[in-house]
Amino acid sequence: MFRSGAFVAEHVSPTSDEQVQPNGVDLTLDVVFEQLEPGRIGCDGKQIGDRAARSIEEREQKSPDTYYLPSGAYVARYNERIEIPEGHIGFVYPRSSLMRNSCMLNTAVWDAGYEGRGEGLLQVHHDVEIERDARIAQLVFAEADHEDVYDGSYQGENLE
Ligand SMILES: O=c1ccn([C@H]2C[C@H](O)[C@@H](COP(=O)(O)OP(=O)(O)OP(=O)(O)O)O2)c(=O)[nH]1
Repeated sequence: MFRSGAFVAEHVSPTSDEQVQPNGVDLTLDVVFEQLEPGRIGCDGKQIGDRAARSIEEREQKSPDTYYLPSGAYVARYNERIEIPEGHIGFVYPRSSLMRNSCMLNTAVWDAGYEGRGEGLLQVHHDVEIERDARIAQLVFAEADHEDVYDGSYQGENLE
């Protein structure tokens, strides 16, 4: 069973009322990265390729901060600290307005016991403007059986 947005919000911080949806919580954009070098997925390890934070361009002296993203693949980091409670699994979907603008956020599995500020694959199939801190994704929780809790290399990532 998928949990309510109100339940998910208890495990996501900070959250405003606007972020809490019936079935999940909207996540907002912190940083967009571009991968510069190949990574490696091996049988007994992995390496994340070097990346650079994409600069926020100033066009027409627009404020607030806005990313102007040409077609391509990016990694987006979310602002919110997320905890996946025991007995649950998390998935992230794109905000539908992002998808309707020919962009997609892809998710891997968010494991029970994970805590951190995670990342998603932002696929831009048509040039798009995205403001920093805008809502781009939605996190949902489903109930799930498990034996252990998450204890991998991304535990506690991007927390100050
Ligand atoms: O789209 C996603 C999916 C998951 N995560 C976080 C939560 C998850 O619990 C953690 C680790 O994911 P995974 O277990 O798939 O990582 P791995 O590549 O197997 O590395 P490790 O074995 O070090 O955990 O990354 C994200 O930030 N974004």
